[in-house]
Amino acid sequence: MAIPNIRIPSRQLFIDGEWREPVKKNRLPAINPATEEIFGDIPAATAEDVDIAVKAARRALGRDDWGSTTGAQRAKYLRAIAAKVLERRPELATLETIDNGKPWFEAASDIDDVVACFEYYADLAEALDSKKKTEVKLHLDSFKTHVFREPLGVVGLITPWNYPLLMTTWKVAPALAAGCAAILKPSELASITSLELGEICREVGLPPGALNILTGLGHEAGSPLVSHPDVDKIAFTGSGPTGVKIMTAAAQLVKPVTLELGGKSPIVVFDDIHDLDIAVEWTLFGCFWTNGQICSATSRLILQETIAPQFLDRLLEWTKNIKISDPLEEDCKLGPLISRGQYEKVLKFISTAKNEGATILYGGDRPQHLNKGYYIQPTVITDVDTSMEIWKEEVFGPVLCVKTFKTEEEAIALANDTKYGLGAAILSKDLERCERFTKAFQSGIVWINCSQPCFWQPPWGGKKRSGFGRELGEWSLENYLNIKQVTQYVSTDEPWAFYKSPSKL
Ligand SMILES: NC(=O)C1=CN([C@@H]2O[C@H](COP(=O)(O)OP(=O)(O)OC[C@H]3O[C@@H](n4cnc5c(N)ncnc54)[C@H](O)[C@@H]3O)[C@@H](O)[C@H]2O)C=CC1
Ligand SMILES: C[N+](C)(C)CCCC(=O)O
Ligand code: NA
Repeated sequence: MAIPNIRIPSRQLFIDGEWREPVKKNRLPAINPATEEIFGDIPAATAEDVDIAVKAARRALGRDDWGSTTGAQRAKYLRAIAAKVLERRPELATLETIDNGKPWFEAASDIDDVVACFEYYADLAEALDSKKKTEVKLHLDSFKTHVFREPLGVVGLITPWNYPLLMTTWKVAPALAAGCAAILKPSELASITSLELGEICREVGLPPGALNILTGLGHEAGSPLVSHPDVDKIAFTGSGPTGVKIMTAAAQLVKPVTLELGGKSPIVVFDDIHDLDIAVEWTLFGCFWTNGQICSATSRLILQETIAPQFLDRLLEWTKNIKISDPLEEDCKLGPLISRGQYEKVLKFISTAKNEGATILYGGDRPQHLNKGYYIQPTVITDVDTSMEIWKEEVFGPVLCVKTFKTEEEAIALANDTKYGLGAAILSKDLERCERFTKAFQSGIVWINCSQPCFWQPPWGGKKRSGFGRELGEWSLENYLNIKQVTQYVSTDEPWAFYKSPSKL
């Protein structure tokens, strides 16, 4: 497919169904990480705008055109959004690539997932109508109890830059399906496509205030959203330190949060893999996809000693073959990192690993043929010790560290030797062994004979310091629903007879 030339839209904040200039009128540059050039700008919201958006969201919940909708009515909006996103697929993919730096074909496949996700939550919104009120059987006849599943209220959705429109959709689609009114705060490093979602919502006639989009800085726009007393819940995906700040602030108001934070996921490779090349490719994809900027990246390769030399030889051959280029080039497989800050951070991780005694087996630098843009070669690090930073900390870049093992016990111990617990992968022909690992892995996601594929129907989320709560599937809908117990006394002719009745006159 030809990559289209497109116009860069200039937007305001999306509040109450309209484009609205930020109260303080500030804007932030949008930077293309492949060229380091400013290609546009985004509005920068502050606490004043958050307050206006929260009020608009609250009004939407109080109005019939949003607050009294059935799931089936909301499904129509979600399907209309999906159709518009699909219509604009090539353009949205291009905007995503220019803003984020991921290869165009990855961006286009993200957009396909966005479409599927909106359609999937349209189905779940419809299904919700029959589950809205369910009876709970009691042991007494004098009472009847029902459980209502109703929208939780006004929700704040704070998202990262690695899958800009997709991470937005993971939160917006279920929130709207559930009937909440939402305020989205995308990452300041890649907000362009999330703002286009505002235009799409306007075009499909989503009732004003049902979705509000506030771009801006974390501390200026995200933080006031978290601590706003009229926001009922925060769903967050991003870094651990920001997750801690959000949970701390939300705790002051006893506000529920779901947190999808970082990871340092393992991929355990045994010598009985089905095929060397297939295993090598999954290992690379597990760590280098999306330029290595995935929270679930399997960035610790735990390799059985018996095949280590031949596996690593082949892995290097495959790695050398990865095309690093401008992400708009058609067969690009690795683009730049998101920002100068991230580029410097990843290079620092590599130099610290070197200083701590690890070996940079491949990569570790800017590719010679690209002198502009935040590019870093796919990097493979060996001679890694479990005390090293590179083994322990999330890099969020194309950096794979390798450790070998002899026994299964050793492999399990190494796999779980992390404060994180998002994903874990095992490659082996022996399915009983895969089952033992599935049980032993301290993670929310397990991949057997693959790494990273993600579908919208199963749950997604982690344990340990990777956070808690689950997104995607029907689990995500639960995040945005209030479970209300309603108990009715039906023996209305009979006194309750707890107190002594005063004598009748
Ligand atoms: N696990 C993941 O999915 C991600 C992990 N990261 C990691 O985090 C590091 C830092 O990247 P950032 O973009 O700064 O991530 P971040 O976690 O700070 O940003 C994520 C979102 O939170 C917002 N935010 C920041 N501070 C906030 C606050 N105090 N209150 C409310 N919202 C706030 C940001 O504006 C953005 O929308 C990266 O180097 C990477 O290692 C980054 C993005 C995604
Ligand atoms: C599943 N995937 C790779 C599309 C996104 C994972 C979420 C994240 O990295 O923040
Ligand atoms: Na950008």
